[in-house]
Amino acid sequence: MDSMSFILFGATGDLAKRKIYPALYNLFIEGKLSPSFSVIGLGRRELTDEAFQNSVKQSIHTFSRNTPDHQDTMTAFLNVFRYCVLNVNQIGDYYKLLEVVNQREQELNIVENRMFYLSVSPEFFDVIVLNIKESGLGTTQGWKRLIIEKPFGRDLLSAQELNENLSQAFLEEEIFRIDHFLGKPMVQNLDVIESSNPMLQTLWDNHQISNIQIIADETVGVEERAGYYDQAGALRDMFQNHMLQLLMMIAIQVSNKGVAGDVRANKKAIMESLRPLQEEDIIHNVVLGQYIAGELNGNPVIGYADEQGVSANSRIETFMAARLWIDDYFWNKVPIYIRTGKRLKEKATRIVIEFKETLTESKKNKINSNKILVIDISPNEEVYIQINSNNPQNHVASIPERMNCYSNEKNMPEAYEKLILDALCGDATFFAHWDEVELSWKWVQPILNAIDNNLIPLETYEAGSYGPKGSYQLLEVDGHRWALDAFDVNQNPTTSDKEYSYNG
Ligand SMILES: NC(=O)C1=CN([C@@H]2O[C@H](COP(=O)(O)OP(=O)(O)OC[C@H]3O[C@@H](n4cnc5c(N)ncnc54)[C@H](OP(=O)(O)O)[C@@H]3O)[C@@H](O)[C@H]2O)C=CC1
Ligand SMILES: O=C1O[C@H](COP(=O)(O)O)[C@@H](O)[C@H](O)[C@H]1O
Repeated sequence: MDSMSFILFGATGDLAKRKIYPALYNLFIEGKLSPSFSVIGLGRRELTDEAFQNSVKQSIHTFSRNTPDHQDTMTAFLNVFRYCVLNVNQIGDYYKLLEVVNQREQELNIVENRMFYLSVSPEFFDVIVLNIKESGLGTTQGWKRLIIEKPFGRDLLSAQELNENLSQAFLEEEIFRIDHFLGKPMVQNLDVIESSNPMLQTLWDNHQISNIQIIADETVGVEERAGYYDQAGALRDMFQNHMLQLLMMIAIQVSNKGVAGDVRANKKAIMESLRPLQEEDIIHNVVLGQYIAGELNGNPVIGYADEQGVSANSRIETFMAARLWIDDYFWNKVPIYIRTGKRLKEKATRIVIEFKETLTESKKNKINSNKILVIDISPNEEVYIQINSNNPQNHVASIPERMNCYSNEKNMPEAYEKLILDALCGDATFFAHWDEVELSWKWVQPILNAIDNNLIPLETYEAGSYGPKGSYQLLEVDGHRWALDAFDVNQNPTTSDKEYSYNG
């Protein structure tokens, strides 16, 4: 890896403490950082280098998956950190920063390779990039790169404007748009899972696949982020970015395009083939919900509208489900169902591939499909096939069993660790390219318009359930159902249809 200056805007913020410093620390102890690595943290508050280093140390102790064995290791790690006061709106502060960066580059005798990481509110992206250019920070003898956090715009137009502004100072190949779902080990390993398991390859066949389900259920509510979330909702917070990225990743993998090398071009092709939603179709293909009071893990939970910081008559969706079609030769007859929501029954990010029913027996027994391939992305990391076998107690009904194909080790690198390392090495494979981002907003924009025009009902669902009724109906009209809901493989699969459908 090249030596470089890592210039971190928002160094005193939540993301830096919870994700970025622990990631850097783990890369450091694994010897993956350059020996001449320099971090310059930025924020408005006045901090000495020592106070800043102490806060970094604190965050490692609180959030890192590895904690320090030796004081010397920690001291060496902290030694790379310097702090500089900077208000993003003050051009004078950027000139002072340039002096600090130059001084460190000379001390360490390193090339002017500069990584700018914007871990600040998106409202500052434009001004920061402009000032990086104005101040000369972006004029380097080496390379320059920009890492930015989500959200990337709040609709198609604002995303296009933001991209236009970024491109005044950075080339597309210099911009690394973080989507942390792309850094999850299971997502990064999809191609390995496929290529190292011949049995799975035989199943990746569009004649056999009935439907795909992409799920990111969360048990948490809005936590401390009501101010942001009540403006964003599930569509902007999760669907436009993480969920569509998962869709692209699984679609290229299963159709075997993932192995062709150019992941970005293949992802773009998927987005270009995504069937656009016409206004009259939206209501039949999109379900929105907001949670009301309920119970989670035996504890009462308040409704969204009662959360602190949420407006009492908020119409923001905390749940979204949708049916999508990819109009290419491989996927054209396979519906893809996506759902994500807050305060649902369990935390699970997963992709389920359901295969066509061939055994009339299983239909007769009214049991859940016996043929699903589950890719559990988080918090579990596992790939398994669910098959049916005889129930040893009565020899009549079948019970679903798991055949485990792949299960990750514990203490795997976190998403941020993998993504930061990739960006430091200049590998943009697992970052969101502008083409994908723009195409995602293009697909989502008619839904945003329909929401603005009150064309989509906002259903309610109880906290602790699997979401609103409409989410089940979305699949039922196609003869499908959410494959794993209320159907624990360890339980007797005799749940009635009614319970299955709507009971959390
Ligand atoms: N936290 C999370 O889990 C996630 C966050 N993100 C994204 O990461 C980014 C950062 O989020 P987060 O860390 O939570 O935000 P915080 O509010 O915790 O931190 C904001 C940071 O910005 C700095 N800042 C604010 N105003 C200015 C200013 N005028 N000039 C200079 N610095 C300023 C603050 O420093 P100071 O007060 O010292 O000026 C602070 O370091 C956002 O884009 C967010 O959407 C994305 C995914 C998850
Ligand atoms: O980006 C976001 O992701 C988290 C869910 O991420 P996970 O890694 O915990 O599954 C979500 O809670 C948050 O609202 C969203 O902004």
